Formats: sequence, structure tokens, C-alpha cells
Amino acid sequence: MKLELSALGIGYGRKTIGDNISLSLAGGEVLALLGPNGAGKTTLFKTILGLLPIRAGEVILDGKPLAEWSRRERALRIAYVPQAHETSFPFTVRDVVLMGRTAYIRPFATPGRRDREITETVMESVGIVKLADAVYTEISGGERQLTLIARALAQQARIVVMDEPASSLDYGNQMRLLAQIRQLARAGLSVVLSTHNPDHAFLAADRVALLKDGGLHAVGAPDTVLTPEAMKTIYGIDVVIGTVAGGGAPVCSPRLDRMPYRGET
Ligand SMILES: Nc1ncnc2c1ncn2[C@@H]1O[C@H](COP(=O)(O)OP(=O)(O)OP(=O)(O)O)[C@@H](O)[C@H]1O
Repeated sequence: MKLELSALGIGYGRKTIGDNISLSLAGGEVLALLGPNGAGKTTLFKTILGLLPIRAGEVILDGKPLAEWSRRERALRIAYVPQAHETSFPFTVRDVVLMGRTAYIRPFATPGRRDREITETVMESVGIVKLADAVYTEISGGERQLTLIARALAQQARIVVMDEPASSLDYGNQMRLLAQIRQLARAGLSVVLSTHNPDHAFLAADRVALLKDGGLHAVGAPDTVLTPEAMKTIYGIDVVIGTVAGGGAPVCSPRLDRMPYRGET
């Protein structure tokens, strides 16, 4: 399963948000998308998913333009983890996860045993079994995020698009999610995730794409793209990037001597 964006233009109505975005995603690859607030990450994801119209260029899914796949065919191939703050009806967590099986259930049919088994398995794998009967609108932001991740996994698509999947998770769940993303990639799935944390890209991504001012600023391996120069250009922050002794992963750390509060008493 391969996803290709070719000179893609994204936006809303007459408003252009991004242009000339060309990217490809291979099977088994994890791509992290970074960029400032409002850069267009969610807009790009929604365009890839067919939720927003393509303004220019093409999205090619497995050799065929996105528009030529039916909604159901797309759902069998691409799963989406939206940002968790988007509201929803008061379903139980189990029902929300089961919704990931929709594309597999015939119209007017009820979920079968296999759908229910897969639902239980993915709830187990993201650690939300104890929440299964809780009402989705009455759980925490992080628990909602885990529920949406489980729903996407239940969909068993070959491509998973995740919009800031770690943003509300505690430190343990962030690391477990990143490990799970690597596990999905090892199983041949492709994952695109947006993140505001460069360390997450170092931990889990094969490639990084930096989105800025409506276009791709850089695409490549995390250690070639996430440089102090790029962080300064994208976020306006001076950082150092290095590996922590004692087995730590590469980290991006702000330079204390350049922090705005430097000099305060
Ligand atoms: N429904 C909409 N109609 C018109 N413009 C929109 C709409 N939703 C978002 N925008 C605009 O599109 C731009 C990109 O928004 P988007 O949500 O894609 O950014 P993002 O990179 O995901 O940001 P963040 O990191 O803050 O989540 C923003 O300037 C925003 O104001």
C-alpha cells in the first residue's frame, strides 16, 4: 500500500493553506509531520482522507487517484485518528472502538463475532479494557485519544493517519504509543503522524516532513531534517540536539542561554 501526494494544493473554499506538496509514503514507513500551529497539518490530513476537496495536484492511493476509490474502499485502506477534542455522541468506549469496523459490516447488518473480538483485542493492546463500558464523553482527554487510536487499529487499514496522537497522553502512554507505532510499521503498515514534539520524531519516525508557510520546508531522515537551523526557522527557537549518555534517545533541547526569560532575576 503506497500513498503519494503530487504537487498537492490544500485549503478551504477559496482560502489556500498549502501548495505544491509532494510526498510519498511507503509500506512499513513512519512519517512525522511537524510545523507551527496553523501550518496546515490537519488540513493536509483531511485532504489525504478525502474529507476536504483537493485544490490542485493529486493524492494517489496504491496507484489510483483518491477520488476513484469508494468511501468504503478508502476506509479499508486508510484509518484516521483525529484530534481528541472534537466532540462526539455519548457512546461507550467499546462502541466507539467497534465503529472502526464499519467498513467491514454490511449495510443494516450488526457487528459479527470477529468484529467484537478485534474490538476487544485492540482495546487490550492500547490498555483501555477497563474503560470499555465508560461513556466516551465522560472520560479524560488522554483516554479519548487512546479510544480513537483503538478505533483506528480496529479498522485494520494499511495506512494510519494520526493527528497529534500523543498530545494528551501521559509520559508512559506517549512512549507506549510510539512503541506501538513502530510495531505497526514492522508489521508493514504505514503511519503518518503530526506532532509538536521533535523528540517523538527521533523516537519513532523513519522520515520527517516540515511544513511551513504553506509548503514543505524539508523532508528526510530525522537527524538530517531536525537540525538546530531548521528548528530556528520553523519555531524561532534556539536548540541543541544531541544524544543523552546512558542509553537515551536523541533529544532536542532549548538553549537556556537563549531563552526569553534569560536575565530575569
Ligand atoms: N474550517 C476551516 N475553514 C477555514 N479555514 C480553516 C478551517 N480550519 C482551519 N482553517 C485554517 O487553516 C489553517 C491551517 O489549519 P490546520 O488546522 O490545518 O493547522 P495545523 O497545522 O493542524 O495547526 P495546529 O498545530 O494548531 O493543530 C489555519 O490558519 C486555520 O485558521
